[in-house]
Amino acid sequence: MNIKSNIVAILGTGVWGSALGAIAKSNSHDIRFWSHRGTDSLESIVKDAVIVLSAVSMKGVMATIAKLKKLNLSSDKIIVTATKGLDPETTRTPSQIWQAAFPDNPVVVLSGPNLSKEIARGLPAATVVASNDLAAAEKVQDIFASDTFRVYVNQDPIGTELGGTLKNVIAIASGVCDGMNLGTNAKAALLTRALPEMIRIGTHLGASGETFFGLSGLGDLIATCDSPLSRNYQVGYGLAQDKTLEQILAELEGTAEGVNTTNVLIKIADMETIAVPIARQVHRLLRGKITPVEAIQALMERDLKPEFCDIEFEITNE
Ligand SMILES: NC(=O)c1ccc[n+]([C@@H]2O[C@H](COP(=O)([O-])OP(=O)(O)OC[C@H]3O[C@@H](n4cnc5c(N)ncnc54)[C@H](O)[C@@H]3O)[C@@H](O)[C@H]2O)c1
Ligand SMILES: O=P(O)(O)OC[C@H](O)CO
Repeated sequence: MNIKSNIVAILGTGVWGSALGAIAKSNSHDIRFWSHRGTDSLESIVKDAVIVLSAVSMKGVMATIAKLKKLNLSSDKIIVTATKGLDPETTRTPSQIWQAAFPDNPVVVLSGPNLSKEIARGLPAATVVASNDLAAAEKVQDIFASDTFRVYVNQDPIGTELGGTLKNVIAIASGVCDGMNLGTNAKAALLTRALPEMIRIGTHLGASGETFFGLSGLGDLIATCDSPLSRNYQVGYGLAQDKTLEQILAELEGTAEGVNTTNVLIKIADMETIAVPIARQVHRLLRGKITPVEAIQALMERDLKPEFCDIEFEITNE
C-alpha cells in the first residue's frame, strides 16, 4: 500500500507499541523501538524519524517527554500519542501534554477499538488518527493503514483521545457486570447509559459530542467492555470475584489505565459538578468503599428521570 519507506520511532515496547510497530513494519517502514528499560539512546532512535509514536503508559508520559525535551526535537517530526490515560496532577490528556511540550510539532492521537493481542494476530481492525493538523493525520494514516488495519482520520483529537480513555472506567464496570453474571440486558443498559456520561465529561473538556459515536468512542466502548482480553475488564471481573484491587493488579499482565483514569475522572466531575453515576460507583468499588452488589443497588435505586435530558449533540457527518 505504501511506496516510500519512512523511519518511525516507537517509544514504549509494551504490547501496544510492539503491535503498532509490527503494522508499520509490514508496510515496509523502518521501525526503531525505544524502551526506558533498554540500552539504545533515545537520541539515536528519534534522530532521523519522520514520526515519533509514544505508546508508553500514562505513568511514563511525563518522564518520556522530559527526556525528549533535552534533544531539541525538530519541529517537522510528527508526534503520535497512543496512550489512553489522564495525568493525575493536571487532569490533562496525553496529547495536551505533548502539544504543550512541543508547540511547533504536529501532534496526532491514535485511538480506536484496538485490543493489541487481536491486532498482533493480524485480525482485521479499524482505528482513528486525529489531529488539528489534517496533513499530519493523513501522513500517519498512510503509514499505518494496511489491508488488516483500516485507519480513519478526523479533526477532533481530544474527543478521539477521551473516547479511548474514559471507556476504560466503564470497562471495569462491565467486567463487574459479567463477573457477577448480571446478564445481557444489564450489560446493554450499562454501556448505553455510560455513553452520555462519557459525552458529558468529553464535551466539557472540549471534545465534539459526535466523536463519541465513532470508532474511538462507541467502537472502543464495545470492544473493551466485551472482551476478556481487556486488562480494564479483567480488573472489574476480578473485583466481582471478591479479589482485592492489589491482588488483581499483581496478577495482571500490563497496564490497566482505567484505575488511574477513574480517580482523575472523579476529580474532574467533582470540580465541574458533572454527573457520572457509573464512574462514581466504579470509584467507590476500586477504593473498597462498597461491594459489587452495593454498587449495582446504588445505580438501580437512583431517582427516576427522562432518558434524554442532559446531553446535546449533533451528528453532522454522513
Ligand atoms: N494493549 C492494548 O490493547 C492497547 C490498545 C490501545 C491503547 N493502549 C494504550 O497504550 C498504552 C500502553 O499500553 P500497553 O498495553 O502497551 O501497556 P504495557 O503495560 O504493555 O506497556 C507500557 C509501556 O510503557 C512503558 N513505561 C512505563 N513507565 C514508563 C516510564 N516511566 N518511562 C518510560 N516508559 C514507561 C513501559 O516500559 C512499556 O513499554 C496504555 O495507555 C494503553 O491504555 C493499549
Ligand atoms: O487492555 P485494555 O483494557 O487497556 O484495553 C485495550 C484497548 O484500549 C482497547 O482498545
